[in-house]
Amino acid sequence: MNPVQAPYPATRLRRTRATPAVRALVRENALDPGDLIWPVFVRAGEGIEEPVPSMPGVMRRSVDKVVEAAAEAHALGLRAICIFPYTGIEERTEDCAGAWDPKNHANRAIAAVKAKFPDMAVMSDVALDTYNINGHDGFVEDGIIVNDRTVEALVKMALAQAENGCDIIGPSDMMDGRIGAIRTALEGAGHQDVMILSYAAKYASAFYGPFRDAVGASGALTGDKNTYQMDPANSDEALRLVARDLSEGADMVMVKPGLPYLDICRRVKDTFGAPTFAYQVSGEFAMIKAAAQNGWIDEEKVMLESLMAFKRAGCDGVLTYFAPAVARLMNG
Ligand SMILES: NCc1[nH]cc(CCC(=O)O)c1CC(=O)O
Repeated sequence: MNPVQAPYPATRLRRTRATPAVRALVRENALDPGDLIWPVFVRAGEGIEEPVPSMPGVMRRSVDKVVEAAAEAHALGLRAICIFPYTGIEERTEDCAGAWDPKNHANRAIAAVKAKFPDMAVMSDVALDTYNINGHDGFVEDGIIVNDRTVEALVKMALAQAENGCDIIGPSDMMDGRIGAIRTALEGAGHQDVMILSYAAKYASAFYGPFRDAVGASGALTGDKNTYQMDPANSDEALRLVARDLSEGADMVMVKPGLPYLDICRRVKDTFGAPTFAYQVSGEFAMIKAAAQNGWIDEEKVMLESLMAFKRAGCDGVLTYFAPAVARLMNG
């Protein structure tokens, strides 16, 4: 871009900021409930809604309550939700077999929401961490997170989700080769229209702490995820990962976390022009909530400003725990 402008006073940039009407005319970006994907936690049981302490206002819900929550979201104009399973330590195993059980509670939630709201886009989580006794996204053999055997499991997991009506498969595991393997398997099983939103540039981030509480992984995790998630110091590597995932058949790509990584969002959007999403993760959410609870910031304003920042950085959409709150504000 090469802006041309006359010297002051012919140019007074405050002219186009003077009134709400003019500001609305020149506004470059807009936030819409249609841009948002709402992450929801599902757990075993019935009639259960249990708060996640490190994420004020966020619940773990049994399948029936997830359907009720989806109904509320739908009424607010939200059309996309993402289902994450919470599992207790007793539900976790070393072979992670629960992950591809077609009747696990995540899959039952996917099917139940699709049955009630066929017009909603339902996204899944593909990774072994919530089924793994050691909290890792892949199988652990002799202390090593193994790649190729994990990819085989992820394929089974994705197929079970597609069979249950999932619209958007969300591999969050960061193994190599999983996008191509999942895409081939989906084609082979007649799920050619099922999308893949790849967590392409996912960083090894301390901002995931409250999520790991939410899904029951905090106590379980041994070591860290640095051998598969990205080094926060890297930016070019993010482009290589996005290029790789797009070339393997990802329909959409994600950068994660969100706000501290907006430079990556912008580079990805400018380089590839593909549908680009960011995940405003649990730690980002918790920081805003905590500061607001202390009366230090205005929650609504910061929430809207943070989400607009994603749009400005080139994101087409955002996964955010604020989705219902934003939609409620926009409707009201
Ligand atoms: N498969 C793991 C997964 N999927 C989504 C998140 C984080 C989401 C959040 O923090 O809100 C994580 C955490 C991790 O990689 O340890």
